[in-house]
Amino acid sequence: MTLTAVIRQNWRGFAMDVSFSARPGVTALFGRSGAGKTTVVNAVAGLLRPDFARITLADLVLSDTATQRFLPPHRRRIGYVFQDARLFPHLSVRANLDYGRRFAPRAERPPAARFDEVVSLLGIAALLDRRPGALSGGEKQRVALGRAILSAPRLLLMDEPLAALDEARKAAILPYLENLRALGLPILYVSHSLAEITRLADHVVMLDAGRVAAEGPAARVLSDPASAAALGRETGALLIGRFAGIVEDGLALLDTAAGALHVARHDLPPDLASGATVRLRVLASDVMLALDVPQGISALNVLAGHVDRIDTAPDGSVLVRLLLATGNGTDPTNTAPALLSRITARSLRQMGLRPGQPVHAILKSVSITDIAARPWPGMAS
Ligand SMILES: Nc1ncnc2c1ncn2[C@@H]1O[C@H](COP(=O)(O)OP(=O)(O)OP(=O)(O)O)[C@@H](O)[C@H]1O
Repeated sequence: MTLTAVIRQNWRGFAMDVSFSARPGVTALFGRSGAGKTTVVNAVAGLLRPDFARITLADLVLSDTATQRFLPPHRRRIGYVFQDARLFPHLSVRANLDYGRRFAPRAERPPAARFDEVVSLLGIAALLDRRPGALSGGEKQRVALGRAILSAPRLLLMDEPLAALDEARKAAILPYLENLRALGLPILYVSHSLAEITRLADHVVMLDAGRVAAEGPAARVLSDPASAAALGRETGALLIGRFAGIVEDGLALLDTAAGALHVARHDLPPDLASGATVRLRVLASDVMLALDVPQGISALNVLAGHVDRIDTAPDGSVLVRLLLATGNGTDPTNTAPALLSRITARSLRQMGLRPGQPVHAILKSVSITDIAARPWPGMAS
């Protein structure tokens, strides 16, 4: 099941023209405030009839301005989870969940056993008889997730589902969101938190001023110089690898397709199993370049590669994209591992960098702190 969307909308001072698709798994819709995320969500949900739209979910036409077809929101088979849980305050948790189930078409209504399964998946069995007013923010969001799943949706639409939660509650609910991947549905996940995207996204659609700045597998999009317009100082790359264990002096060893990396142990979950998939965001401003293998430096990670392309970032600095020589490690995405390095125009001149040139990337262990671990091995992207 795949969502495809072509949406054009003109408002005074804002023109949207986007085209993207979302396959089963988590597709993150990412962009700065005002980039157009809510406009896309509303068009997919059927809350907005854009100037032009062709939106389909597998064989189901949701909106098609060319043929004047427009499925009303309640017939779109979309499960929603918003920033605020929007539960019915006068109904118990059980009745809220049942409401989702009754919403499903009769032929596809989940059996009672499915109810128990979802309740256990989300850890909400103890809450069933309570009213939403007696739940914490994180508990409400889990119930809202359950209600969405039990409506037998063909698509899950999550609009900043964690934005209203504090860090501790976010951390508690993220594993449940990861588990949703097992449903095999497309999940459109709207967020402007790069940490959430790093952790959850299989695919990323990066929006910038109403346009798709970049789209594709998370590792590729988050390492694309075109993302600099949306990411600014957070521009960097996503590397994927596996946790290989703790070495004698206490550093954690990660096995990535670009070679072994050492990072500080405290930046990883304490109970991480060997072989767990790990994703690292490496900021472009944390990557130094050298033409030769550097000697006598404190940085522990030196990765060999070559210059792929050189761009000027919106702030005038230079972004060098490197493709790294692949080592023994495996990257489940099969995306060539890449890094971005932000340097000055003077360094570019002095080093005489040009595409194809072999270089070494230098990463300090202590600067790699944006690490997300999935506790199971081998998950795609
Ligand atoms: N009904 C409307 N009429 C006119 N302009 C609108 C309307 N809805 C949204 N816009 C404009 O469209 C642009 C995109 O808005 P949208 O809410 O889609 O952005 P967003 O990426 O979701 O932002 P945020 O992260 O702040 O929620 C903004 O410039 C907004 O002012």
